[in-house]
Amino acid sequence: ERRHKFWESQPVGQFKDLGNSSLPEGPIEAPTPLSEVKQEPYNLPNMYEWVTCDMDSDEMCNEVYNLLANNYVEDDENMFRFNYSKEFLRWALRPPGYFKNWHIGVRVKSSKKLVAFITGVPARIRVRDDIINMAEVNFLCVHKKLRSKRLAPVMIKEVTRRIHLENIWQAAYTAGIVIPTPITSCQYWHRSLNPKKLIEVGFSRLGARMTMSRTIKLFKLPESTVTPGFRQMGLHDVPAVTRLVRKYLRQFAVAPDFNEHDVEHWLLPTEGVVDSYVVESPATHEITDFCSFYTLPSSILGNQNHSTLKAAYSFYNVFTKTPLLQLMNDALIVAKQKDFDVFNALDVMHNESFLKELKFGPGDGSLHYYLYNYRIRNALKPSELGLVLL
Ligand SMILES: COc1cc([C@H]2SCC(=O)N2Cc2ccccc2)c(Br)cc1O
Repeated sequence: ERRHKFWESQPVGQFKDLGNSSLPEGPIEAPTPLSEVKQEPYNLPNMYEWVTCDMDSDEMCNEVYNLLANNYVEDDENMFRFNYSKEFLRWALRPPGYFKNWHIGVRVKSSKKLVAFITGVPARIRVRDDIINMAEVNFLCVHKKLRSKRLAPVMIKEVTRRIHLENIWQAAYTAGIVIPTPITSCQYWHRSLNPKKLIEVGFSRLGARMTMSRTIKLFKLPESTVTPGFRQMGLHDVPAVTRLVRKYLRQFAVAPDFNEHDVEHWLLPTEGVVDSYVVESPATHEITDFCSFYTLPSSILGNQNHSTLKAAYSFYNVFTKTPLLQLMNDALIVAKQKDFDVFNALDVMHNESFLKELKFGPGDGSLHYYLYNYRIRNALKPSELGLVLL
């Protein structure tokens, strides 16, 4: 049926092809000769115009921040909305080799008001044994008052066109909804760090036969980390962390192909945006383990006493000597030290091995991963996925 009018017209795995094992794994369409790629932008409805959002500009970055803060993803009960910070957006959108004109806005011609946004950033991603130059497409946002005007399809076509102009033919993206066709579907898990606040804002509920003080005690963590040699990552750790992360990610079917420049951008601590820690063996001084999480607060919609939920999201974690359970417990301890209210993790990579034991509870959100113009024959298990998108 025509449920997915737009996506059935795109080079993505189609639901009708599921189980058709005669279709080869790999690109669905060959690259178009650059001269045949549409040179001019797609047409928008009359009263709107395209704008390139220069994230270096404080004014433009403010406009993008405000559009997302008021109109981006909410949970099913409209109790929370992602509140990406300006520093986070600058970090997320300016990795090595980024293209300014992949940061695409839509303005109302008359008022110049920014009413929609979509972005791409370049990323080298390995799919099984293929390393592919891809775009990671993210932050698709249409103002609440302009929904179901079919703006999203034209914005997706425009970012795709600009990506094609850079001779890139594959993309990776996620969504909280099912569209053709997920390569895997993950679940969010949440570890309470400030259970009192999580109950007050309605995210968590007091367990049966549980008092508040019993609940606070249940989630209490040690004041300091337990792993000898556990410390914040520094610039001088980039070569060792790159070697460690590259080796570790090889075990997953889909994972980023990080080089030292990527590690310096994505995994070195950036105040208020991403935190990362290494375990340096006190005896040998080698870097044996790594953990990281990014900072993504949520606005709390309609609560008298709290306006923001401070959330940490598990990013990339590598263990070779320290048990992952202990490494992640240290991550929880430093997140609590930094006053986060909740620590979130997907059930990707080896995360399932610690979620229940470290008192994570399953969330209500699923996160579906997608590849554009690349067929994976059988969907992956979340544990085969080594890619965390922001
Ligand atoms: C409400 O349950 C969940 C909501 C979200 C998303 S939707 C909009 C938002 O802000 N979230 C971040 C958040 C908000 C509240 C707690 C934890 C994370 C996720 Br991702 C997984 C959940 O299970």
